[in-house]
Amino acid sequence: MRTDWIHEYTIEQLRLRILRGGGGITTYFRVLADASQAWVVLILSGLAVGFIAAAIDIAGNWLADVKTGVCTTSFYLNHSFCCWGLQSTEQCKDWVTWGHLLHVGPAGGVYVVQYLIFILFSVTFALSACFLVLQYAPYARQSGIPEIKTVLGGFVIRRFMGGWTLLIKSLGLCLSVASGLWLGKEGPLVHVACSCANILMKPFHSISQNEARKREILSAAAAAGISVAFGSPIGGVLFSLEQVSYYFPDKTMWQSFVCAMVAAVTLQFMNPFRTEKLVMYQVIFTRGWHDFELIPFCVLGIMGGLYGGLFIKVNIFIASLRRKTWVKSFPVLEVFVVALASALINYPNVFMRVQVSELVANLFQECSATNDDILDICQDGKTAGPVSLLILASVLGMILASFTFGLQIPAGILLPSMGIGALYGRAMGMVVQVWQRNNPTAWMLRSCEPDVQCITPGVYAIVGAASAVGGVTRMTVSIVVIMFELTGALTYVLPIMVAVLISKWVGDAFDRKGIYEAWINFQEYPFLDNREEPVPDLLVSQVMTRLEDTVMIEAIGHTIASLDDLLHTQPYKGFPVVADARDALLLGYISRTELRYAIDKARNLPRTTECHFGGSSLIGAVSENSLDMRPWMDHTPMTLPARSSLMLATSLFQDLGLRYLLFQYHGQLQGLMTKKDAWFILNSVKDEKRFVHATRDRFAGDVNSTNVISSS
Ligand SMILES: Nc1ncnc2c1ncn2[C@@H]1O[C@H](COP(=O)(O)OP(=O)(O)OP(=O)(O)O)[C@@H](O)[C@H]1O
Repeated sequence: MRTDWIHEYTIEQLRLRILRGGGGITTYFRVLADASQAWVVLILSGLAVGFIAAAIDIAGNWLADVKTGVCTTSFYLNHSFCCWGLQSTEQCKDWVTWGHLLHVGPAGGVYVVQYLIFILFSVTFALSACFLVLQYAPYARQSGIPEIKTVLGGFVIRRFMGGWTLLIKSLGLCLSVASGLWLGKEGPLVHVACSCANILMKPFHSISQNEARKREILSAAAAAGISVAFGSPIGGVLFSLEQVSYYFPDKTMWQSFVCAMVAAVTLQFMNPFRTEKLVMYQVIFTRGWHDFELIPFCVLGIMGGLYGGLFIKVNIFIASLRRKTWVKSFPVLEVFVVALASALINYPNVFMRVQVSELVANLFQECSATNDDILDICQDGKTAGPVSLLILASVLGMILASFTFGLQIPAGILLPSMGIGALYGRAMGMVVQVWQRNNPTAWMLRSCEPDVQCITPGVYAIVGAASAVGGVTRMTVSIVVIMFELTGALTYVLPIMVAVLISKWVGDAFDRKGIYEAWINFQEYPFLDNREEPVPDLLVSQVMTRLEDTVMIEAIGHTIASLDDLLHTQPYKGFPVVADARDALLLGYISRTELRYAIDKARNLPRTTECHFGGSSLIGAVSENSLDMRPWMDHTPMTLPARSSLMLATSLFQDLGLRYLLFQYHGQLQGLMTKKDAWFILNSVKDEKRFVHATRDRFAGDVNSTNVISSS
């Protein structure tokens, strides 16, 4: 089922007119109470999202640390809380690794025991997440952003944002994040946020029963998801605008802003990391950047675009293999194999053993005496080893992430991409640093002061991370804002912008679709992208459902029984109303839902009661007892001449959010087309063979474009 925005907004306006009709103080308060409903939902959603995100952070971090050891004083504390207040040089006695707890000495192979326990926990967590998803809420799998985009684009996916999905996605996220697989919780948190809003709006019928208003709230909730995921409220609003929302009026911008802010404040108040800060990976750089560094920053942009383009191709290739082969029937086995392989590969490499969030936080840091160097990347004179390990980790990370994104577990792609970009970025930074140290007199380096450190590899990690996310998602403004809200590194906005821009260009050279659009395409969701490639040069008359195939309702001559029969025998979502079938003079359109409602309302009348749909020429032709169906009809449906171009029709679907269009010539109906028809045609023409089928099926009146999205 699709949303007809124009129709929904008309209903809303009618509702408001009735509400404001009375006058007096009671009406004033009624209007006030009605207007505040959306804000109540938004604020409650913000609070809920902040709370859930904090809970996922705490539980996920604890489970992740359990893979290596346990806190002997209080088992429920993670490593950093267990060793709270200790300097990095001091030994933390309360945190004990499993090897020590089991009294395995170095000779007894403590490394092997630790390794095995790490694998055991990783695989168990991943399998538990998979089990929860498959057993209780299949829609809790993956990131959910492609589906949210589709829903906000006007289609309905039932149970996608229900209570079970929310519960399982939250629990599953703790487990999947803790498993150490190459995935992130950031995208899925958008789904969590939308589910919260969807549940909280249920008691408010004026919102939950109006698909257009519902989508405004969901767009705002999506902003809250990113706000808590990255501690980035403004980035969240922009993410919602740039990536997930289809229709984003000023009102939604303001609502998103409020929802994102409430969620961020709640998260800060919950303070899950005990840092008292919203900025998650705060970096303090003591140096600015130099002009010559723009060259490596551009190279990082190119690398980001290459990574993004390649990642999408590989990931979709793996997904189609999964769909075509026996693997499809064994999702648990697949999760087991990927989790086992990830744990086996992750443990020996220090960059991969830590959680991706911790990796990113450390790679962003400047080397200084006050920062812990847990990854061993700040040793002077030791570059070749760490650089090769960094590059190895980024390649392996990319391979593992492309298998992981698509598994039946809650999993996002934003953080792994950030991690991969930070790895190659830091490697590049270290190489440039060595080159600068070895060539201090080079002409290009004249802006570097002698004997003072000139290059900051941490900045390269940030720029690399931004370029990788840009390459994968093809977002621009929101990534830049997220990056500086995430790190507080406002000084580096320009390099980040340059890298993101280049990565988008390079990525677009592969394919204009980002990872989410690629998945929408892969899943064949009926999403009419308003950034889609040019529409084929066709006339609507070539592709519409023609008059001879259209089931119409004549203005007179129907009874309640015949209309009821029509609803039982015809599956269509609506019917054009014409004066008579012969010359098909168009009077309006009645949707299936309205017709059903009108018939149900008249259930006390005899089934033989006549019904009429109006038309001035019919005065006198209908009996007095005839049931007037005019209030349920749309008297001014959107129409176009049948000789209009497909491009015009498509842009009306995209920009006005229409569900259907009728085509007429001098007032006579010629045919019709639905939004899903337009989506189907646009997708079919990319493949000429499918197009032949599409048009042939169309004229046979049997278009079944997708079975993924349920119809109502
Ligand atoms: N009254 C009608 N008579 C004949 N064909 C119709 C009529 N209404 C729609 N169609 C055609 O039938 C197909 C299904 O249309 P329908 O209105 O049921 O929904 P949809 O939005 O296109 O798809 P879905 O039902 O899968 O959500 C489309 O190809 C459309 O052009």
